[in-house]
Amino acid sequence: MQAFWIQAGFIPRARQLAALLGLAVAYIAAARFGLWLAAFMHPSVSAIWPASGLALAALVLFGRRLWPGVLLGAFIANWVDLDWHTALTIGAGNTLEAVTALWLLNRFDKFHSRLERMRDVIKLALFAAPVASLVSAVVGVAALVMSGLLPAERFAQAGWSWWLGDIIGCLLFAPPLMVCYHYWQSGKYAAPAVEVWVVLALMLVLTGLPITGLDILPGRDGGHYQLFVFVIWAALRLGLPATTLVILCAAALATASTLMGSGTLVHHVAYPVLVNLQTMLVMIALSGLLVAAAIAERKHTEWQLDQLARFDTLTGLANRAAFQEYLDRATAHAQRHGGNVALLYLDLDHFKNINDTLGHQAGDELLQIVAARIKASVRNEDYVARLGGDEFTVLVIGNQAARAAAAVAQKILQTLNEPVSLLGRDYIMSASIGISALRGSITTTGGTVILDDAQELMRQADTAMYRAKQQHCGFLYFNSSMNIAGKRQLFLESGLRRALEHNEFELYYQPKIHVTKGHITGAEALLRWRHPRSGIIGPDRFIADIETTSLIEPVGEWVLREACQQMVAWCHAGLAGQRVAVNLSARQFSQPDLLLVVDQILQETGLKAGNLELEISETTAMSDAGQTLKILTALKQRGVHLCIDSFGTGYSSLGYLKRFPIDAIKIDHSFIQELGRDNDAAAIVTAIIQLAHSMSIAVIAEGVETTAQRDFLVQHGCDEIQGFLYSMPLPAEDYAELFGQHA
Ligand SMILES: Nc1nc2c(ncn2[C@@H]2O[C@@H]3COP(=O)(O)O[C@H]4[C@@H](O)[C@H](n5cnc6c(=O)[nH]c(N)nc65)O[C@@H]4COP(=O)(O)O[C@H]3[C@H]2O)c(=O)[nH]1
Repeated sequence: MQAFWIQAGFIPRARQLAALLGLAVAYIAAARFGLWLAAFMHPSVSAIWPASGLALAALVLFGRRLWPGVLLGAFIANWVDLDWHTALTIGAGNTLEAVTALWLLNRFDKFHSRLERMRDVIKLALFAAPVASLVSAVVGVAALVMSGLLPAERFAQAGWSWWLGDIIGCLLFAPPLMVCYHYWQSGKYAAPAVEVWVVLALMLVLTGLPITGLDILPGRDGGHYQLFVFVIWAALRLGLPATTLVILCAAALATASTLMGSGTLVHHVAYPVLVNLQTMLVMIALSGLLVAAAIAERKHTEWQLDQLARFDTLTGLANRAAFQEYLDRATAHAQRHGGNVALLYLDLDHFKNINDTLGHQAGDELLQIVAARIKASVRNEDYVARLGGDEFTVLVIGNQAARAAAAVAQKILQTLNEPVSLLGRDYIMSASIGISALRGSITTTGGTVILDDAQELMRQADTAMYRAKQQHCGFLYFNSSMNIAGKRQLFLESGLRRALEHNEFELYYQPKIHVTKGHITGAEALLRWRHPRSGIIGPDRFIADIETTSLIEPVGEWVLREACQQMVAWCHAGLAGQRVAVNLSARQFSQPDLLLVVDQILQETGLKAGNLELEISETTAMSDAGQTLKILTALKQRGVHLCIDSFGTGYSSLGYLKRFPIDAIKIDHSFIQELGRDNDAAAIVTAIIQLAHSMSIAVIAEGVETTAQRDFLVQHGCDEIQGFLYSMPLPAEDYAELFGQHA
């Protein structure tokens, strides 16, 4: 039934009608109160007009569409004393006043009715209220003069009084209505503090002194300057809602004592005293609101700075500094009072690829999604932070923290595995989490390490995360054996970084021989590290480590550039007619700017694309065959020779193999070395050669060490051979010499 009323639009309409009528009733009450309190010169001119503030607040808070309520209320309130057409004209002026004030408030930028900014108070007090009140004053006094109810010569005085009365209404009554409405809406409503009551009581006592005969303060002339002290006190200390109420009370006291001092209503007060009082009321409101807004603005700026200093702007989570502080406190507490603290250190897998491929905006969006998912999968009392980049931490505190951490890690990993939609496509994310736990000193038993500080907890979680990433196992708890491996890794990484900076890398070249013609077709460039103390180190000992760091990109680029430069140098030296083959690691191959790097190096070195061969392993090629097809096609378009390395060790899709624009496949040395020992190996090698040839792909055999192996390969039609039988990988000069001999 209710659905019908809603569908038919009756309920919203009924609500709006009720709001209009409510506003009209409130307007009548406020208007009659104003006329009773401060009618001046004529029963329809009031020196204090609360109704203008009420109408303005209603329109600001609930929208312009409530203007008929103002018109209705203003008309009825005036109709009591006036004929209907004068009442309607005055009502129209009152309505125009409210609508104009609203329009002016939002004229240059949006008006914030919380009045927490100086510019909103200035807009209200010095712009919208005075201009809009002028409209009402001119229309209203003109209506009275034209209906013969007010002598024309009193137009100016009545108009002035009306104008100030309406401004007072806007400044005294609209602010408490608007500010208290927001305060109430925020749900943070609290009973007034004792200090508010103290201010109000002191104000009452001091303003009341003249009544008790102790006329030590000026007041009868409308100048109750002592009230400013209380208003400014409230503005400085009590917040906006209380300040607006203190302003209202101060105004009430000033008005009451002025009127009561005169012993009668306002039309018995002398005009200068009345104007004095009106000016005083405006000044009380203005000063209180401005100071309170200035304080609110400063607090807001401080809050923003605090937010910036403590929170990560992208995700809204605590930042590194805030986390560090919290961790320090949590570990100190656990050490002193016992209890467990578990730290989860999370790093997204391959985040850089997303960032590089889809752009930083998509990367930021992903980080926001990840932050929200982590937050949703932990309890409220767990502390989540973003340390920077794609690194997040979660701190779990409590007696079961160490054990609970595994469940938390599992939950986070599960939620991260849900597809993420970025730029219209779904992606699956994964992460690695390292966990370190601190058992407080009181509960510590049996070999539990008591950590010196939070720093150590962080370091351990980081190490565990690193290991989890290497082992692709989701999450791992820290254990002391990781320290050794971690140190080794750290040592290796810094060594590799230094190697790159100090030119400690070298390339060796191993020739590939054409099986039937016997000449060298080219060389495979193989990386060596000339360590200052350990001598030459082969890639098997460091290439996998490089792959797990960002070093693979600069090192890979160095190899490519060096090999191309060398080949150009050989060509210039007359050692032409050959290709140089460079290995691309999986990470290099998935680099979005690979094509750019290849183009750049070919251009820089001047090597023809046809003299360059790129080798990617079968496993890399098949890990994302669709993507591989695109990259290989682009490389082929440039004329680069392409070879699938270590063939037979992965799982090739024949469909894709046929579509890949490759020139050669290289049979893995493990099969070659089994030739003559294992019939299966022979069968596999024969099958690979036949398969490749059926697709017009050349076959290279690597790791050929014996003549028997060579003979088998020759017999089965293998195209090229590489191995110790012909030559070990050689330094560039030795290779050049060898090439010269075979030319
Ligand atoms: N037992 C035996 N081994 C032979 C024989 N002939 C050649 N080899 C070795 O077999 C490896 C051939 O390179 P790979 O399969 O691409 O395997 C390479 C390649 O995957 C990687 N690698 C080397 N240089 C680079 C590089 O610059 N970038 C990348 N991403 N990987 C590289 O390291 C792997 C190992 O390289 P190396 O130690 O230089 O080892 C080389 C070479 O010395 C032989 O007759 N018997």
